[in-house]
Amino acid sequence: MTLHLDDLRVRHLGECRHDSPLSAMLAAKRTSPHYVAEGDRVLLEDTVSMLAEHGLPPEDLPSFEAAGPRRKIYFDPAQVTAGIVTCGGLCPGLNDVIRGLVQELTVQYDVKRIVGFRNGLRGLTARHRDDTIELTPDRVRDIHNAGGTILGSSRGAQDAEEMVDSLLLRGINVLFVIGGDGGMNAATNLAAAIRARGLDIAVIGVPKTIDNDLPYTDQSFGFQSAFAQAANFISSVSIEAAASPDGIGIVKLMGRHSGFIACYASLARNAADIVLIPEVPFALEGEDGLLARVERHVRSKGFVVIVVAEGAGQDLLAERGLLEGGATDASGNAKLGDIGGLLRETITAHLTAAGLAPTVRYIDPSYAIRSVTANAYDSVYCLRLAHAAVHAAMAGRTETAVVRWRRRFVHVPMPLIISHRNQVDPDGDLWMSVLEATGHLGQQQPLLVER
Ligand SMILES: Nc1ncnc2c1ncn2[C@@H]1O[C@H](COP(=O)(O)OP(=O)(O)O)[C@@H](O)[C@H]1O
Ligand SMILES: O=P(O)(O)OC[C@H]1O[C@](O)(COP(=O)(O)O)[C@@H](O)[C@@H]1O
Ligand SMILES: [Mg+2]
Repeated sequence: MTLHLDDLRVRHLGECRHDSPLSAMLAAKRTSPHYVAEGDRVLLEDTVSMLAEHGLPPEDLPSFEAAGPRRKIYFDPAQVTAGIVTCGGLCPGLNDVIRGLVQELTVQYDVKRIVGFRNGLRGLTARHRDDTIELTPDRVRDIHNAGGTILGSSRGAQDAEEMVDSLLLRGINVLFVIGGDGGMNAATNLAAAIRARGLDIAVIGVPKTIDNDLPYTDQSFGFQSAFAQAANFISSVSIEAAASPDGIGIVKLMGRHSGFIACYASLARNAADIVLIPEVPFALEGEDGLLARVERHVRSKGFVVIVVAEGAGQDLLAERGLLEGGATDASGNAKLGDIGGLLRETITAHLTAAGLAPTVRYIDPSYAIRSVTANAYDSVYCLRLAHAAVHAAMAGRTETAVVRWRRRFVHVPMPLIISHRNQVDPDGDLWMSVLEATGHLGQQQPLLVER
């Protein structure tokens, strides 16, 4: 999809007429290698060839509005009641973002009232809208020391008009939605319903995904903490497999449609022999198939370590009638078949038939990787995203997500965040690194199946 400058402009509620409490600090600031001034923009693309292809002057190249404080803001902070909601699957750092929002709103902007909606967007329905948490600096002081979200989260559909009614009834004029593709979809619909009613309510998204599969954002917050935890399970399984005759270590990791966790966790330990992700189909049978490859590893090295993303090989499950076609969860997300179970069974059967005596060590850490606290790096990232989100809201941006893009914090129109899914590119350098690390580079890629 080719994007133009106009596709990247974010919506404003109106002219910024109020002096920001940060205006004095901003007065002398200009763009530098470490700061992007409020009037400046950040390029979408970053290679000479991609930029040259546009044949446009720099100011017309596709670019994002820089995030950060503005000298003039839209809302009078004294009149603001903010709302915060966390939706979808858990992710390390949710509490850090909540804490950062509350601290920035109260300390820098002196906002007096912040309402936390409970259990995701369900908290914005008529039934639950009054059961909220008053968020104060005291209430959030220590919440980053725990994983999960103090607000709770949920999946499942809600009516946009009903949610707008809730915002009106609770006097919310700035809503922060921390969520994934589903949450950003819902927030986009909510913002559209607000616009259709001509209301003065800002909706700002902080994109969240453990799978790192939202586009127009560098690695998503919490991802680093999650894959670090996943890497520990790879180490455990490697130790077990290496200590067993004909040892087979298998770790199944989250990643419904994108194999980023599997790739990064594998690279972090560099102990995997085979990495299987949804983006790269593979065959079980045949000389170049997975089973033959596993057998070769076991015969030559004595054991094998396989990291598999949960969304990999779903076609193989479907072929065997092990997939409930079209099944979805309450939010409409695809329900997957158990690729880990299929690998365990077929590898055991194949090696046994080949005269080996496999010992299989299978770990499915599942929720254990996303319920951890954010590491120090992610905590900093979450705090800075929260600061950017508050500045965006106070400056009257709406239907806007705050993200880090090429190491700068920028504003992205929310619909772009849900325009497609970020996936591991089989022709890209991340997958190349995985092939290098697993010793597959330079060989014909044996796990790739022509389709
Ligand atoms: N296409 C959609 N349109 C509107 N709302 C959606 C859509 N997909 C999901 N939602 C809502 O957003 C919330 C979070 O979505 P979900 O997919 O569970 O998690 P995530 O935000 O992590 O992707 C749920 O309450 C869900 O009903
Ligand atoms: O069991 P749940 O809560 O539906 O969550 C499981 C799924 O959510 C995911 O973590 C994706 O969610 P996010 O990208 O929104 O964080 C998948 O990897 C995983 O299969
Ligand atoms: Mg999602």
